[in-house]
Amino acid sequence: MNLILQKSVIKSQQSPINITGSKSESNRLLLLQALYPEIRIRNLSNSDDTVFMAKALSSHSNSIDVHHAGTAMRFLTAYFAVQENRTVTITGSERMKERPIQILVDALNQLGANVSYLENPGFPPLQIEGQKLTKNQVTIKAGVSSQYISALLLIGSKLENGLHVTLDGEITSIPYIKMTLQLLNQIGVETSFEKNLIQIKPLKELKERELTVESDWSSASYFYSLIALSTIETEISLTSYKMDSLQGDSVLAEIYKQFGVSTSFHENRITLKKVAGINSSVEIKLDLVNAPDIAQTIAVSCFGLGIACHLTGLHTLKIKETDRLVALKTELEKLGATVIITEDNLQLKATSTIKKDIAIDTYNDHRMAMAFAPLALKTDLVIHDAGVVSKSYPSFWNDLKATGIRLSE
Ligand SMILES: O=C(O)C1=C[C@@H](OP(=O)(O)O)[C@@H](O)[C@H](O)C1
Ligand SMILES: C=C(OP(=O)(O)O)C(=O)O
Repeated sequence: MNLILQKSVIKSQQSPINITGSKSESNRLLLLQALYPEIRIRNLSNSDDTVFMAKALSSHSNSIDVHHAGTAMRFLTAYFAVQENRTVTITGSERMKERPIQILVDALNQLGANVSYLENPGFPPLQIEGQKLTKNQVTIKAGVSSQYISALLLIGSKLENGLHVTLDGEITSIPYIKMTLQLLNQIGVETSFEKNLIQIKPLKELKERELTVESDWSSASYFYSLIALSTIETEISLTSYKMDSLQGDSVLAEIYKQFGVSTSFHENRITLKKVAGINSSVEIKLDLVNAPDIAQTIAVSCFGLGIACHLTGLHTLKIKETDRLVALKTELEKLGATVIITEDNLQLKATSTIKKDIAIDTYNDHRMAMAFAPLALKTDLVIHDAGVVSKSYPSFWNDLKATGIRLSE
């Protein structure tokens, strides 16, 4: 499905937009619930990634397919590695077969697991023969994806002697590791994270408890961009958010102050409001090593505002749903931008004009579709394969329409 977005203005909002639960929190809690059935989860994400995670955990089949869901692939690899007397194969989309997993497989095998490759060494699909893991100490490279580390931590408290993980090298996406530890703490698991050592104490069982997933902050980013790009004074409210978020992408509230957007918290909702103009001669400089999923949103906001930016800490973008650095450069340049990329950063020059009627390719990447959509406040554009948004935010287009963006097939 391709969508045509006509140049629009934001209309005054009637009711808050209810954004689905964080897929990161949801997929962690689903795995923990499989290990500790006493857990009840509220506000679970309705994203494809969470649907595939839930389906895999409830399946009795020996063949699991997680499609594009990176967290599901990594977390389930660890989960099935400790399911004694069960052998499964786990695969995903063509892109998933290009997303590296060797660092996690090596770490699990060091602990006594039996995980092997079915096609290309280092990549899914995998065959996993579930075992009781005999060791409890492991060293893992920390600079490629934090999901490998979270995967180990999530099974740690079910190992007889808990788990000691030593992180080797620079640590990427730290807030996601902290989210994992905080959720473990919330169910009663004792953890510590000092310097490069993470320790997880064993916990056999727990009492019934209910956990509520906060709505997804990465999904909120597209509304921050919309408010930043709006030329009329306007506001948008989103639910259900809290100030002490577990999600690193909540840094958006701070970052978008630079774009003139304020965030106020009231009960469980945030209200985003345009409160100031921006100085178009500034260059926005941001290190996004802790918040890689909002890089596309920020780059497109800067382009739409005609301001330059230099975004660093982006080395993980190359192994996500697509090579996001190349995809951003290609699509922004179609619209008239000048973009320079390296292995880990992106520089956008200030551009005052935006080309009209450009069709944006999305490369099976939900965030390409959603990040470019707010440009409809500036120009007419087309989004190719717009259904990709369901990976994290199935109702995105309906919610965008409710803000006043005119769209049709
Ligand atoms: O643990 C998680 O839930 C995630 C971690 C991040 O991945 P990396 O650690 O690979 O950067 C992030 O990009 C992804 O969307 C979700
Ligand atoms: C990178 C992402 O997801 P994953 O790695 O879990 O596929 C994302 O949602 O932006």
